[in-house]
Amino acid sequence: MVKICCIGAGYVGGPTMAVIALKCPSVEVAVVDISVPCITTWNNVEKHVCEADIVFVSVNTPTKTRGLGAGKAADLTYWESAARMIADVSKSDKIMVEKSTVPVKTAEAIERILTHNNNRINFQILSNPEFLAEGTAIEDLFKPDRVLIGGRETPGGQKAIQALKDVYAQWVPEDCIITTNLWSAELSKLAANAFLAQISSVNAMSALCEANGANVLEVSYVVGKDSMIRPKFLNASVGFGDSCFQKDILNLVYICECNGLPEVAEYWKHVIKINDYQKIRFVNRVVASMFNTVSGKKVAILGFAFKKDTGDTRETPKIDGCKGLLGDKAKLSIYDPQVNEDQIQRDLAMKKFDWAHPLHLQPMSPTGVKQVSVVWDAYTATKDAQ
Ligand SMILES: NC(=O)C1=CN([C@@H]2O[C@H](COP(=O)(O)OP(=O)(O)OC[C@H]3O[C@@H](n4cnc5c(N)ncnc54)[C@H](O)[C@@H]3O)[C@@H](O)[C@H]2O)C=CC1
Ligand SMILES: O=C(O)[C@H]1O[C@H](OP(=O)(O)OP(=O)(O)OC[C@H]2O[C@@H](n3ccc(=O)[nH]c3=O)[C@H](O)[C@@H]2O)[C@H](O)[C@@H](O)[C@@H]1O
Repeated sequence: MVKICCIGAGYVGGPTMAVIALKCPSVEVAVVDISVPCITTWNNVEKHVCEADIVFVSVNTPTKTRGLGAGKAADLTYWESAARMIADVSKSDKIMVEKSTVPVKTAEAIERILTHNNNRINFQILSNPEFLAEGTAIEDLFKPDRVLIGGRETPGGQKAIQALKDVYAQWVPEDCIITTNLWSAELSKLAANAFLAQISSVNAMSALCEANGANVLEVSYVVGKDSMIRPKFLNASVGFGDSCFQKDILNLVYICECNGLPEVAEYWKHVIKINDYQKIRFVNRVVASMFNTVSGKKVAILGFAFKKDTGDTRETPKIDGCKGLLGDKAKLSIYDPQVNEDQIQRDLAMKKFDWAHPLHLQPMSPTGVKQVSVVWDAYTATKDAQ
């Protein structure tokens, strides 16, 4: 009986392990987490890591807020503590699976931690980045566009790839399972999100459309008709949110800079620059449309999470939007069926990037923002809104 343990019971670890458990009755699955609220709903940590043949690590990898690379590099603190725990408790050979999105070459550092702390055990590291989208996580796991598995080009590495492939092959068609070398897999995930975040090109086009009486919906429809460009990701917005696009691109910029590629870093930096510009442009248009001031005016905000069907507010463009309107002394009335008042007040009061850390590790939010009310239906939110 193959035993799988996943470290990190968040948006990725939870659904992924639930689907593996459902689709692989012959596999024993356990999920562990350092968050007590999470752990009470799952299992206890070290026992399951020790007994597992395959250990997935899907801990969060937010942007560093201090030290070398702060504001760009990935914070691998959570990863390091997971790797050290695995090394400490392991008594049998293990396959360790990078499910989190990590900088390319992270596996090298993890290998050093594992072998330095426990050289009696044979560890094989695989990169198996997740491509699920929030709000459609289960469908994406049931029918993924692709499952990507990268490993060392050694007999041990190839054996480990096959062992993981055997798990996914129990419900994913063989031709959807891609195997590569370790570094290609780690970098492919960053590349995939960077390409998706180029929604900034549509948002940049929306500014030009508005300046010339063109309709960005029509323009992107025409562009999406080209069989080489899929229309699914061409919808202009107030800017992309989600906890990963910005952090993964900033990480890509940092990696390019560390590899002496300033021109490449500059290219990717502009995807973020346009995203920030789009968010500010949206606020300016709202204020301009209300005689250049929203001071004392009630503005209803319908939806606070970064997209529908999720309560995830990490990097939601609504944070910058609300802060911009509050800066112009608006009175905000916010409604989102999936986000509670404490989360909204915490997001509006916290420093950038701090909100990307797991809730139980975030600094307690200071007192709530006075001009913000959080209501439980759209009618109340919009009542008397200017
Ligand atoms: N959220 C998403 O839609 C996607 C996220 N990813 C990537 O997956 C990774 C995880 O993301 P999320 O699931 O959204 O993060 P999350 O913050 O929802 O979940 C991470 C969990 O790991 C736990 N954790 C942290 N350190 C731990 C440790 N040492 N031992 C045990 N548990 C620990 C935290 O308490 C938290 O519950 C990130 O690298 C992210 O970039 C990839 C694809 C999609
Ligand atoms: O690594 C991750 O975190 C995940 O990030 C995204 O998934 P997610 O952020 O959950 O949702 P998306 O539907 O991709 O939306 C991301 C952001 O782009 C915006 N978006 C999306 C599509 C579009 O046409 N226009 C647009 O502005 C959304 O509003 C949202 O703010 C990717 O789609 C996943 O493949 C990836 O695994």
